[in-house]
Amino acid sequence: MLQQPGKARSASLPKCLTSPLRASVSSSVKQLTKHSAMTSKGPEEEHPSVTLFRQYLRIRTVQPKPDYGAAVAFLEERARQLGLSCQKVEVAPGYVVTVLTWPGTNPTLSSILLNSHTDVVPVFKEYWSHDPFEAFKDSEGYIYARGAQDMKCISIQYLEAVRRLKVEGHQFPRTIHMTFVPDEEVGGHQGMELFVQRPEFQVLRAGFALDEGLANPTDAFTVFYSERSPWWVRITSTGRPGHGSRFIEDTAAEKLHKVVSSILAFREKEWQRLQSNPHLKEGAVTSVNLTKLEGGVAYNVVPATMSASFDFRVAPDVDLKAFEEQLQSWCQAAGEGVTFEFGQKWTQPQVTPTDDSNPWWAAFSGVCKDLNLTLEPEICPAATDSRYLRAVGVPALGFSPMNRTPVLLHDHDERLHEAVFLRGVDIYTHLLPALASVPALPSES
Ligand SMILES: CSCC[C@H](NC=O)C(=O)O
Ligand SMILES: [Zn+2]
Ligand SMILES: [Zn+2]
Repeated sequence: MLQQPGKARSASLPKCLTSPLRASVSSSVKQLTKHSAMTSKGPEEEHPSVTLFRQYLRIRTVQPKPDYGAAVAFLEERARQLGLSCQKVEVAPGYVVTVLTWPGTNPTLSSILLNSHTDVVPVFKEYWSHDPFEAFKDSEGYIYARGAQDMKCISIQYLEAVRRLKVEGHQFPRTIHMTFVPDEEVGGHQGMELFVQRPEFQVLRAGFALDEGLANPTDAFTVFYSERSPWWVRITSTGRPGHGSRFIEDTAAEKLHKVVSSILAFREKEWQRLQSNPHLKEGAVTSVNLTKLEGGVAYNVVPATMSASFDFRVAPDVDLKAFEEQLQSWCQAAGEGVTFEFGQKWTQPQVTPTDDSNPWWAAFSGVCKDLNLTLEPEICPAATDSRYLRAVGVPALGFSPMNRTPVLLHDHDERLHEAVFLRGVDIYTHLLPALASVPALPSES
């Protein structure tokens, strides 16, 4: 289970601050301490980046009816304030990708793409300690809001890191594009999936991308170099109907039960494989959950059709053709009239190399090393827009700079401490110069 609100607070923030960042963040932490001791906590005492973050959190871009218009307007205003160009690409009616661009000094080089999605998942309001769209900040500095971790924090961190670097007068060889995309939380089919196929995307000439990762409750930072493929599978079983009082043979339920058993046995096998090997992380094995059961009309009517839906997350090293054959044979073994269909089927898993043969990784991990940040490279258990970027040949890393933070995305009381948020701005302020200064690759010279 995820950490409870009270427990998370025990991760006292100042301790998490390390190395060169300590100096720059310590002022905000000192401010924090000061704030806690004071009765007045007016917005004038808050770090302006935190204020901006809270403003963005208040925009209700919540599925299934996100207010994308308000988010785009907010981003346009940021572009204006930062002196950046702002392009709006409507990839589907009402679905706008907003691109803010900071041009580099060498236009022959490929660009850095900083991606974030603008939508957030729904809430169960009654389980929250504070209104999830108020961006309430408690006396300790925790900001409660849907999107606090996933991933409005990162959108603002990108913007604020760029602002700082611009104010300091920096310029880098590579262009930095910030893309703000809709629809990720429901699969990105009206967002990044379409955007990567557009001419406006080709023109960006993305050489490398950063996208979302996950918080890490320890001192370390998680970084994703690949992800599992979502396969949503609905198994439909058909059989003989009749009166509920009879011993009917070859029923839909009986055959569906067999397939469900086969799949849950496979689940158990993967779970054991994960449990028994400490070197394996969750993303390295295939997971599956039974998420829906449908069918039946009355207690005493044996139905002719029943179905079961599964959310498979297939590890990137799995032979997908063989896996589909396995699904087929589970259905066949259950008897006649058992079929399956896909609600989602990703078939192009890609891996971004995490060794120094990859200059992007070398730059990224080099900065983290300099900052004394411990990285835990993993395969993302869930699906993000990185899969669309990697599939069109853009190496991507999934990184949310939140350590000592419980994983609360999609959960009640999603929150982030303001000092962790501010430290994230610092981290990007170090990462961007390095990434945007990666020398010309062999393919670029
Ligand atoms: C597979 S499309 C849905 C994408 C979604 N992404 C974030 O939670 C996920 O369920 O992983
Ligand atoms: Zn997300
Ligand atoms: Zn999400």
